[in-house]
Amino acid sequence: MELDASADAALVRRFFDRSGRVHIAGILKADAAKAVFSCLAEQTPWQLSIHDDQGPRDIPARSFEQIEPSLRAELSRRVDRAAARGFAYRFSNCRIDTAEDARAVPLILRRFHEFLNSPPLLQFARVATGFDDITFADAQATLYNPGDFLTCHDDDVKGKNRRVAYVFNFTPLWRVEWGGLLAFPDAYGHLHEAFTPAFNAVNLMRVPMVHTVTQVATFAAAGRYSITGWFRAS
Ligand SMILES: O=C(O)CCC(=O)C(=O)O
Ligand SMILES: [Fe+2]
Repeated sequence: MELDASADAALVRRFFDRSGRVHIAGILKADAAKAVFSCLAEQTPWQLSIHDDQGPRDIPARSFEQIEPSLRAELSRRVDRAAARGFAYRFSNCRIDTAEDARAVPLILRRFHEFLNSPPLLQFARVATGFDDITFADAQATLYNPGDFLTCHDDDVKGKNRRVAYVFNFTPLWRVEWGGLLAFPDAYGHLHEAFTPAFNAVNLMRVPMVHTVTQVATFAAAGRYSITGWFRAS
């Protein structure tokens, strides 16, 4: 696993400093990006992760569509009710560093987590963002299918020392009208900026910063694949 030779941390910093966020295209060597994508699309054991008015919950199903219909209807009502009022989400994930059984995590995803925690990559993150105290990265793989979303939040959790959120994008085929946009509302509630899912790109954003993943359209014809987490201080 390696950064593309064109990745220039000092250049990224000039953009990051303006708004606290940046989208970097072509971040990994092409072969590495392809290998991660095929692992996400073909070998990753997904579970469903939801947050409703009762809090977060993992459900042993690959996606919302695969849950038994009466339970699905009940969960759908709960998640929608929570989302109408405040924080909620629904997407599939595969935890990497906090997996209950590390052996169930595909080797390529474990390698990716090691790569994120390697000295050159952590140095890239520090220089690109100016957060000199970044010492490690956590990680999970995520898959947003039609209907999935994550409402507005700012990533700030007391005691976790999250400095910068990252989202490595592994979505080869997408259209902006399929939703799944990583969107940043301004103080007036208008969208100030949004990043469309892409292939072999990374989004970085300062913590705290309000953002949302807009709901994936029912007609989206592909999955939105990412590896995401935070660069953190110890
Ligand atoms: O998937 C994304 O683009 C962002 C995910 C996110 O905001 C989060 O997991 O906290
Ligand atoms: Fe977030």
